[in-house]
Amino acid sequence: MSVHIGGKPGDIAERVLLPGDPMRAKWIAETFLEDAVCYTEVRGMLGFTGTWKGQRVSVQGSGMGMPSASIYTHELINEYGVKSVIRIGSCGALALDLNLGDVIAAIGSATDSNMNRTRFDGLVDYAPVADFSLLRKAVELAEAQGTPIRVGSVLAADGFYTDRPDLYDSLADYGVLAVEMESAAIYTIAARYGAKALTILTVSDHIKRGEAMDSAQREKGFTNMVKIGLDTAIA
Ligand SMILES: O=P(O)(O)O[C@H]1O[C@H](CO)[C@@H](O)[C@H]1O
Ligand SMILES: O=c1cc[nH]c(=O)[nH]1
Repeated sequence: MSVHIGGKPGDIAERVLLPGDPMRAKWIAETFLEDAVCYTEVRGMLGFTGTWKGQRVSVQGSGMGMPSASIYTHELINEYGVKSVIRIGSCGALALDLNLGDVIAAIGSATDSNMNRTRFDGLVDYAPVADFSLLRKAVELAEAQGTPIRVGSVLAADGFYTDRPDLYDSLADYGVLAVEMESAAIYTIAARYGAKALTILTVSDHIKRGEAMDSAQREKGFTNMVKIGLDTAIA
């Protein structure tokens, strides 16, 4: 057991899908994995291990925001020997040519978080990036599945609600596709401890257009993302 995960050593696969929502972890385990076993219920942040296409995969809720995602990423890598983490999350689109249900792979993650400013004494703006081998596999597998995937940068924001929509406009001007809340921390911690990380997102909301998914679109869009994530994890 680690401080925040109830599994024993060996209970967790070397490849882990990391949705923010623990109920999404449960849905993935029940819908996609064979022989899924729940290894942790600590704090209700559910984690499961099963098989996908005959290979062992885990799916672990990481919570909302970078402090929470940092804890799970750190413990998975350092206490359970996890080698690759693939975040599968929802996001709010900024780019006008993105639509609800579209799938994004985050090649890089800008952030308004202070976590890396603290790490580097405010002297360096560290650039959190995806592992290229995972990113390349995800793009290839998405194309093989017939799911268009948009590769670009995202904003990992500390807040879900913002008083500064003007900053989102500026970021969109610089090519930032969408906003979510964890990728920068996951990329940074994976890099620090020698693991691979990727973030795949489904557009659940359009921030500029004020649109939000209905439940049917949410399910279909998330299914495509989860299959890309699982196939990438075992590739
Ligand atoms: O759907 P998940 O993975 O939780 O991701 C997004 O949704 C949450 C906000 O609603 C934040 O965690 C954000 O990053
Ligand atoms: O607008 C959104 C939608 C999902 N997740 C976010 O962080 N923001």
